[in-house]
Amino acid sequence: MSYALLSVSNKEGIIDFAKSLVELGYDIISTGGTFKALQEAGIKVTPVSDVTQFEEIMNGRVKTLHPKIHGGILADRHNDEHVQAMDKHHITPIDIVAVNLYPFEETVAKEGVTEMDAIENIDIGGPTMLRSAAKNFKHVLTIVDPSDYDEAIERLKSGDDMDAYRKEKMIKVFNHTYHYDQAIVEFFSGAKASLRYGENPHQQAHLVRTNATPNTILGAVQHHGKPLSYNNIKDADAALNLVKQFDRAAAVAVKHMNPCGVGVGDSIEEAYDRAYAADSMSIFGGIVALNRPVTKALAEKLHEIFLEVIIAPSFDDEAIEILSQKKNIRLLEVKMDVDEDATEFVSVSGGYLTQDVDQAFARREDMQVVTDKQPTKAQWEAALLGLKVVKSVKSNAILLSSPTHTVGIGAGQMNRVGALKIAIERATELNENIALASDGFFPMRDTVDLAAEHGIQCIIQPGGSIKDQQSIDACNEHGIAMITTGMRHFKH
Ligand SMILES: NC(=O)c1ncn([C@@H]2O[C@H](COP(=O)(O)O)[C@@H](O)[C@H]2O)c1NC=O
Repeated sequence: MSYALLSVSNKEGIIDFAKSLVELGYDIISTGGTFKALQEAGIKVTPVSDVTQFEEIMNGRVKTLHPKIHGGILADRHNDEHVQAMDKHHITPIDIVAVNLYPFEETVAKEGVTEMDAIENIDIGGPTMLRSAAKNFKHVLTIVDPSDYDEAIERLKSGDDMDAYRKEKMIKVFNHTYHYDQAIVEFFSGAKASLRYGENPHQQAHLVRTNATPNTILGAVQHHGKPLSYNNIKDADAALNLVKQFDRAAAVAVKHMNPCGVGVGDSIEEAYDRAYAADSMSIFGGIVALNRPVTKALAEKLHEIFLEVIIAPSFDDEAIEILSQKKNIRLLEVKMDVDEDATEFVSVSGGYLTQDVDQAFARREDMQVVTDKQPTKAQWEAALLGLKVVKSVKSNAILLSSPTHTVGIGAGQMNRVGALKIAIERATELNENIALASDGFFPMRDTVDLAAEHGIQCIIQPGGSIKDQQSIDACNEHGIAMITTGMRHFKH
């Protein structure tokens, strides 16, 4: 006789599945609720308690956790010792296990869920059976997903390559129990939280903390304001990663993941003034990150405009008092040390991509002046500032900067000349001290020609195009100094 054990929380499709199994000659064993559903549908079914000779106890906390069940699932049918143990203890082999688990994730996603609700929805017997059966995939077929019932019946009927099929389902099971356990960890450790919504109000969203150290947005101390929104978290992260790159006092304003104004200075107030002046329109409703403590004087300036989030290594008490006059503004205290080994993840349909965070910066000795004209000291400073910022701008990116602040930013264009056109249009000043920084090389000389038309006299770019010489020739014709870095900084 062949046995199939069915114990499912989600009863969808279980009756048809059981009927088909019976037609294929299986005897069905089931737990309380599943047993009842099958019996009511007129299916011949044996209660687990008949097999274990032990009633279900403690509101179902213990029902299948019994050697008669686990011996039947785990026995290696080719192992004499296992076969003898089955004989000795009157254990019947179980060849199919169809189990799905208490809905832990759905339960904890409900508003007002109590800890007790969550605890009661941690399935113990189910994952234990799934893991036993999956371990013994050489003999046992395990089905954890009701959408696999029809396919399973077809495969059992045809008998086609059952070894491969059982293995495929075993992998699915361990993946499932892994995620099930992860959801439990996330809930009880507070690592997972619901957000009000995602990028737009009709999108549901959660955040999951995996390594929320005090130098991250998710590990920040929030001194004031509403909870961070999905978009706030992403923008704040972009702003923090950029401001951390500076040793000098620096202020970074970010809108929609792109910097809109960046300034450095001898004091944080001076740096902020420059970042603000770089684009006093776009900063409105933005995120500001600072790499020095927020003083009273700085707080007074920040208080003048509407900002969503302010990030800084600390806030003076008086600064908090001033900024807290606005109910919603979020004040985040974050440590400024850089995590050298940081990794980033991007989800794509079918999986996700990971990569090292782009924290590299070309060494000065690897940079080359490739033109007749040498940059002036001020142009060098402007170029190096631009280079630092341009890698935080969505590609294709062109950035115009002075030695102390950004001047015009062209972000996320499908061609490089288009990015320069925007940077020029937005430029607050254009003079001999402004440098143009590009995140990628110039495929043609057109960007250089356009820069020359607007009086730009210094360019920094990775180099490496087969047509580099054309751009260099263009620079020489226009009297522009060009530095190549050998390092590209795309940001998609
Ligand atoms: N405790 C046990 O021995 C046990 N055995 C199976 N379960 C779960 O009980 C559920 C099915 O219960 P029922 O058939 O009574 O509706 C399944 O989700 C199954 O994973 C158990 N419950 C939880 O741990």
